[in-house]
Amino acid sequence: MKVIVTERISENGMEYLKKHVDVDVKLDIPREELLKIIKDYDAIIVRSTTKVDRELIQKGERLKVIGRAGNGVDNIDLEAATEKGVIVVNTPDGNIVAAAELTVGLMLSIARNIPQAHNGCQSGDFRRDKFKGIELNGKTVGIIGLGRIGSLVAARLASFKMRVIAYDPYIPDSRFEKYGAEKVTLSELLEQSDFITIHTPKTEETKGMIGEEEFKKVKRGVRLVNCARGGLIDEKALYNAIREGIVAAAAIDVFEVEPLYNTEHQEFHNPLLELPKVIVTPHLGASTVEAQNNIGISIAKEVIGALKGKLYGNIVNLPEVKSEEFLELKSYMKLSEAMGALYYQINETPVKLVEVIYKGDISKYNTEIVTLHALKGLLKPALKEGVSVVNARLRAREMGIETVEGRVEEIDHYSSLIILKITGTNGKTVEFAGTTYGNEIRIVEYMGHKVNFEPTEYMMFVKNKDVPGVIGHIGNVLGDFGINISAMQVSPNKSDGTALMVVNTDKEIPVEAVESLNKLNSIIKAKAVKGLI
Ligand SMILES: NC(=O)C1=CN([C@@H]2O[C@H](COP(=O)(O)OP(=O)(O)OC[C@H]3O[C@@H](n4cnc5c(N)ncnc54)[C@H](O)[C@@H]3O)[C@@H](O)[C@H]2O)C=CC1
Ligand SMILES: O=C(O)CCC(=O)C(=O)O
Repeated sequence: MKVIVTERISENGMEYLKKHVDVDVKLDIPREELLKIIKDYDAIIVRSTTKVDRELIQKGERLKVIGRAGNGVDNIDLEAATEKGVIVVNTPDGNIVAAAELTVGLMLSIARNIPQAHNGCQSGDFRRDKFKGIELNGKTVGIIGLGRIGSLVAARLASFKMRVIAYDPYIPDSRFEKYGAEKVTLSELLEQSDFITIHTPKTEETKGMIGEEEFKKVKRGVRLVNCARGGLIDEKALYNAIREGIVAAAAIDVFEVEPLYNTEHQEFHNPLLELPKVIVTPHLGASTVEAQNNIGISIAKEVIGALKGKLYGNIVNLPEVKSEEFLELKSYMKLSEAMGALYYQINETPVKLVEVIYKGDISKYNTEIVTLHALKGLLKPALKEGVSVVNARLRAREMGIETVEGRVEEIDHYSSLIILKITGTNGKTVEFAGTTYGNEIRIVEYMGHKVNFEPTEYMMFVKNKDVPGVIGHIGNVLGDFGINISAMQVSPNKSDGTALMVVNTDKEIPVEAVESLNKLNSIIKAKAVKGLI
């Protein structure tokens, strides 16, 4: 496995990577060059500068994992990654304290003109009259986005005896209460705040969310901090608001256009730099020894884990599954994938509906990941390597397949059961059900037959007349092809005189063997199946 690292991560992270995979570090790699070589890598690790866009992802023929050493994933095209089945991992918690502390530092800096005063002293001017500031004590701070960082900022600013108000339409009231923040609308926040700090991700909705219109609503003399993402505060509108005296000061760590981190000689230009009331830092929010150590090792572990098929942790484009939950669900994932993989090997009708019903104990879990495995199994015969759990739902939707999950707590006989109902475009529904015993998986219902078999790599399903001698015929034919039967089960259907025979073998069953069996009078239909697990 080969991993390319395009932005600096900590030594401990690098050491971990090198222990597990081949690593190439290309810190100053020009984009054109990266586009050429990305095909050779299984994973790429970036910070916030490398643009992992659709073009790069598509050229990554072997690409399985994109690691974002940090928090925001706005430099990664998640849609393109998901479509291609590439897992995106990040380290959302590693730098939140660092970003929250920088926010508070910047807020104090613009309250007390610290950078400007420092510059004055350094140029020999010790006068303090022009640097008279204001106190945080008793002022109102408006926090936009009360997530991981916003809430840390709220807690810290409360200790400065500030009144904390917050706008975040996506969180429950309990979160406002927990962090001692008054819940307000965006307009109320703009109208009441002496300081505003923004901590949202950059999305279509949040881009420019403080712009010309919002500056019409703010208190004259408001001070702003943006330590989240460039462009959340529209830079042109901010420039004008400062020139017009609406905004007294601003501290900006992140910009609409940022130069590459790694290049030695970089030029940073931005009209905001002309304004003495604006102080800036070079996207420094995550740059502490502690944060970088946390992030370096975490991203290395996340990427290696994802490359090895670990589907929990900080995966951005998969449902959140906790590690304990993952272990509980692991055999169910295997089971649902095996049941899904059966369909197209024994049916030709295209699918229009997949229903996954969880009964018993399993119905209490977040089973989305199990459903994704059922879809992956179903689509694999059609899409081969083009489907993974990451893009299975999307691929199914594109193929016109609707997916429905159901849950029922009551259950007989088993502690948990997964029922997979697949309805074809002809309206006919095929049903499988399965359960687990510890790590072992068992299919207990196969298209109306009560069975109890372990899905294995090579199998055959035979519908036959329930007459003597059939087992012997099957054994003889497979024996002629040098194939050993490792397990066999018969499920008779008394009402129509047929039986289902489930055969597990040690090798792939060749087409010719299946054809020979299908010529026998006693056999209605034999189908070989492979790759269920
Ligand atoms: N300057 C730097 O070096 C760093 C910057 N960041 C950035 O900080 C930002 C916040 O990070 P986290 O707190 O970890 O994110 P988070 O995901 O924990 O919290 C974001 C919050 O914003 C809220 N939100 C989303 N859309 C909103 C809207 N339209 N209006 C109001 N609230 C909205 C969400 O509900 C959520 O509570 C991100 O943009 C991240 O990329 C993070 C680390 C370092
Ligand atoms: O890698 C960095 O230093 C940027 C950190 C950042 O912006 C983030 O984690 O969202």
